[in-house]
Amino acid sequence: MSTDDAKDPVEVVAGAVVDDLGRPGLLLAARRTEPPDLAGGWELPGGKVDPGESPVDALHRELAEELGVEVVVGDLVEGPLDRGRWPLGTAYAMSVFLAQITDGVPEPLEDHDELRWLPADDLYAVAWLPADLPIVRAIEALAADCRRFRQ
Ligand SMILES: Nc1nc2c([nH]c(=O)n2[C@H]2C[C@H](O)[C@@H](COP(=O)(O)OP(=O)(O)OP(=O)(O)O)O2)c(=O)[nH]1
Repeated sequence: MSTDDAKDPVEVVAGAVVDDLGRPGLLLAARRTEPPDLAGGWELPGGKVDPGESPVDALHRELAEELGVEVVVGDLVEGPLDRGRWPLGTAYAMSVFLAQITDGVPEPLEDHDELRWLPADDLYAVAWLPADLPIVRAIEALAADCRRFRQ
């Protein structure tokens, strides 16, 4: 076995950016421009966590760089890996947090060429990257729970 096989997955973080953390009705999706094999696929905005950076700090940095917004970070959308992360193939593991914009209007400044706010009843209107589909299902369940609790 080469040493590469035993490597820890690269740490990634993404935001499930919703209109209202207390009562999520809309989810922000972003269309990737790079690399060619992922371009055109829709994802949750975010990116790689820098060495020594916490996932939450990386999320604030990535959303500022990519979308030009400040956010308040909410609950972790729990995935099946350690620390509640989600697998992106075998090379990456991604933490996903709910988030709500507190400042700025999101624009596709970097890495994306289009953004869409998807209503809760139409979350699959875009071609999500394959690894994102189970995550979107978990976000859908979490958002439905939030709305139920608030009724
Ligand atoms: N950000 C993000 N990346 C995702 C998602 N789904 C998915 O498969 N990926 C993949 C694409 C990339 O291979 C990897 C994340 O890297 P990235 O390209 O977003 O990170 P970055 O902005 O720091 O990239 P870079 O400048 O270092 O290239 O995870 C997702 O929902 N959000």
